[in-house]
Amino acid sequence: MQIRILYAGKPALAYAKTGVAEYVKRLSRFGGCEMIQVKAGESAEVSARLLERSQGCYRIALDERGEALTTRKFTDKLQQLELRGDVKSVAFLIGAADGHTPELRQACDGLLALSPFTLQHELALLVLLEQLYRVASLRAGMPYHRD
Ligand SMILES: C[S@@+](CC[C@H](N)C(=O)[O-])C[C@H]1O[C@@H](n2cnc3c(N)ncnc32)[C@H](O)[C@@H]1O
Repeated sequence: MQIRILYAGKPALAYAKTGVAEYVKRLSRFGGCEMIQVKAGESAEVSARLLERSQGCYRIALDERGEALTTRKFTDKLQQLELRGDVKSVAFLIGAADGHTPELRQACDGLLALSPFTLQHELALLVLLEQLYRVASLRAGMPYHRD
């Protein structure tokens, strides 16, 4: 199952650029993930671009209003999607400064919260990538995740 991550605008903050590059590299050992950058802008424009570039995918919007999962539950969720057979690609949609539109939230198959805090979007991207690496290493039986 392919993982696609969609986000608005190129990461500009130094720590985010370094962190994103690090986890994209780490994930490449596990089949990688497709990183798709859409043009930044107003909430409605960004939401439309995110929806357009995620057509045909099982869509999960990253949103503070979403479901909060433990890493193990997130691992189970991705595994269940993989087992379904009809899901070829899962797309994670990260909004810009003004967040997603209600229409985007409605169009998605799920909403995932990374924290009850509102995170800056580049930080949200980095946290998502770290969690995806954590899931991949857990599934590979590596000792990265401990609980
Ligand atoms: C600065 S936030 C937007 C905040 C906006 N006021 C809202 O109501 O969603 C930018 C993006 O980062 C992601 N994000 C921020 N905090 C998050 C969280 N706690 N959980 C999941 N995603 C988050 C979301 O994709 C959000 O659209």
